[in-house]
Amino acid sequence: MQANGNANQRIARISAHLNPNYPKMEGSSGLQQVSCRAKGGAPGFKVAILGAAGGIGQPLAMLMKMNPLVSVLHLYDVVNSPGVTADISHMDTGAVVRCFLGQSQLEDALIGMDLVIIPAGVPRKPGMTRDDLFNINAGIVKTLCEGITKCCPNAIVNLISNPVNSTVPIAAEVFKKAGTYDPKRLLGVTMLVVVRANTFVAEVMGLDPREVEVPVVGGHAGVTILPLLSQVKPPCSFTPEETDYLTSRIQNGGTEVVEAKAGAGSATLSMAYAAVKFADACLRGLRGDASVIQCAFVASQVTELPFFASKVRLGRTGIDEIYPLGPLNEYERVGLEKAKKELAESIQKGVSFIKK
Ligand SMILES: NC(=O)c1ccc[n+]([C@@H]2O[C@H](COP(=O)([O-])OP(=O)(O)OC[C@H]3O[C@@H](n4cnc5c(N)ncnc54)[C@H](O)[C@@H]3O)[C@@H](O)[C@H]2O)c1
Ligand SMILES: O=C(O)C[C@H](O)C(=O)O
Repeated sequence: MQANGNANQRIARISAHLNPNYPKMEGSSGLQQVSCRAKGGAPGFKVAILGAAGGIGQPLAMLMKMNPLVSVLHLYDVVNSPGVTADISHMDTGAVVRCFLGQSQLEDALIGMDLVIIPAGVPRKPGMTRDDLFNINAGIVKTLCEGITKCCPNAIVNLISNPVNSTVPIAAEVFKKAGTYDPKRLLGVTMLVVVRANTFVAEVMGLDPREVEVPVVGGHAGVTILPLLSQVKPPCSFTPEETDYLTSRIQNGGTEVVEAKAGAGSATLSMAYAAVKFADACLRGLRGDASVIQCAFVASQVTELPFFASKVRLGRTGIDEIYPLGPLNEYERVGLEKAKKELAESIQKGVSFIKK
């Protein structure tokens, strides 16, 4: 009797995590009524995805469930998170997956998290700029970051929601207001443009994209995206035409996908890949791995702007070091001035949204 009682309690506990309506939705959760002796508590990090049922959120959740550094994966959304959680929870990988649905469960989703990844918010349609998303996404990011200040103020935050050039300053202001701001822990995810840059440069040069590293600095919209082709590894030399073509394609890669999707959203699959590559780097840094370096949009003194994307080294407490831009050629110096002008306005817009 005692053994059965404990088993039933275990089943109820796990079912409740998978499906917030358990036991009301009996049979529709990710767990059948069978003996369940999972021990849980495997070593690893606790990760929450906010916006987990979206175009990015779903493949991102799947890929994070496959990451051996993750022991607990919280999937939060305002819609559809039970289905996504039930589905992903069947994967025979180590991470325990739990579902959180709606604003009332935001705080439970965040308690104790080491890393919070935020792809919540609306995507672009053809003809829109990322800044056109500001009015809706600014409020979403503000609410989610208020939850972080209360429930996991020491978590690393990976912010994906656009416009990143403004949502990162919004997050910083929310954290400052609450007295929990640590610039080392707030990172705007610009990894997708690096992934694209590596791919496009490899195509042009006839290289394996896995062996190409293109630093992309500045921000995450149009001319603020500044690939440093003079610093590509392995060293490459580009004709002026190749430089123009590559710079333009990297800056407009997002729009290329938005137009191809013709109203059905923006990059989701390549973004999930890039987000996991970046989150994995953050987790390896937290674990204490040496020399984990990626580009990200962070609070910075690399230029006169308060935020800027550049190479950062990730460590046990977030960003350990921000690298200077290094030598730029004339083409890049001109690009940098254009990038800074637009970035300054986007950053100020984010700051004012909270300070107003
Ligand atoms: N940083 C980048 O490189 C990059 C790349 C691609 C997309 N994006 C941005 O990511 C965002 C999401 O894109 P998507 O294609 O996944 O959109 P989507 O519409 O498919 O998914 C967004 C998800 O967010 C959820 N959501 C909305 N409000 C929420 C809230 N208050 N709390 C929690 N979840 C909420 C929605 O329910 C939905 O499931 C967009 O802003 C897009 O522009 C950024
Ligand atoms: O282009 C977009 O709107 C989404 C994202 O920022 C991207 O670069 O694909």
